[in-house]
Amino acid sequence: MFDGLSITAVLPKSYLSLWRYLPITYFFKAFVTMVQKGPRPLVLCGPSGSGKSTLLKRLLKEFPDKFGFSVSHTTRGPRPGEKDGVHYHFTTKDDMVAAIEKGEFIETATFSGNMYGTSKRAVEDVRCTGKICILDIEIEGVKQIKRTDLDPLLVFVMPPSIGELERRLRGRNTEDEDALKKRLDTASREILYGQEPDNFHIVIVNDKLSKAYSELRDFISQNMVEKKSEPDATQE
Ligand SMILES: Nc1ncnc2c1ncn2[C@@H]1O[C@H](COP(=O)(O)OP(=O)(O)OP(=O)(O)O)[C@@H](O)[C@H]1O
Repeated sequence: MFDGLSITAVLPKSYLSLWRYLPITYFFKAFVTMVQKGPRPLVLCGPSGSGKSTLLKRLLKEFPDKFGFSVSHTTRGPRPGEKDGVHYHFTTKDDMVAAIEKGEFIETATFSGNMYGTSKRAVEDVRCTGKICILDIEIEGVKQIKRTDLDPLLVFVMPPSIGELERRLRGRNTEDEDALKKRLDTASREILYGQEPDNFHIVIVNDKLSKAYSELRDFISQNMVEKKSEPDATQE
């Protein structure tokens, strides 16, 4: 945004010796980075049907001013009721590949034959509002986001069992038999990754929804809420 060129371009010629303005451009860059950075993002990951969206909806409903949802891109078609730019940015494979090549994405993953991804812009949009950006992403995306400097809090949502996961996915009635089988196959591998030590900051088993939600809320309040400075006892 504020680079050396754009700033020197608006300065009088006599001031154009670059060395004088290096500290100014450095200060502006540091300031802009600080303003842009915002709070630490929150990543929700887990097998399809484990309850990420359900937990997320509750969180956004209870704290509408505190959290924002990063809107992902996908090449899959919209489900009934899904709106472009709200639930997902629906796009084509060609457009998405081109944007990835331009470095516009933080993470991408292919799942059940469709591409998904989080653009840098989507996270910045939420960060700019000062809200905690929530990311709902797949395991491959988690591996990629760990390599950025975003320093996210990583939450893995686990179903109580594969049998219960299947029951919930069938109950949701959004997948055909083929897609459902693919999701269940993938789920076993995801659960193994989710349970490995150090892959996530917390693993929440979504058995009873209210219990899982409380765990999530407690975890966030312990890790996200800024600590108030303690009074200095030595000055009394
Ligand atoms: N604790 C729970 N007990 C019973 N049903 C639940 C529970 N949590 C979620 N569900 C139900 O399970 C289904 C799957 O949940 P949800 O859509 O939130 O999963 P998801 O992880 O977001 O899936 P996807 O990744 O495919 O979007 C939904 O119909 C939801 O209402």
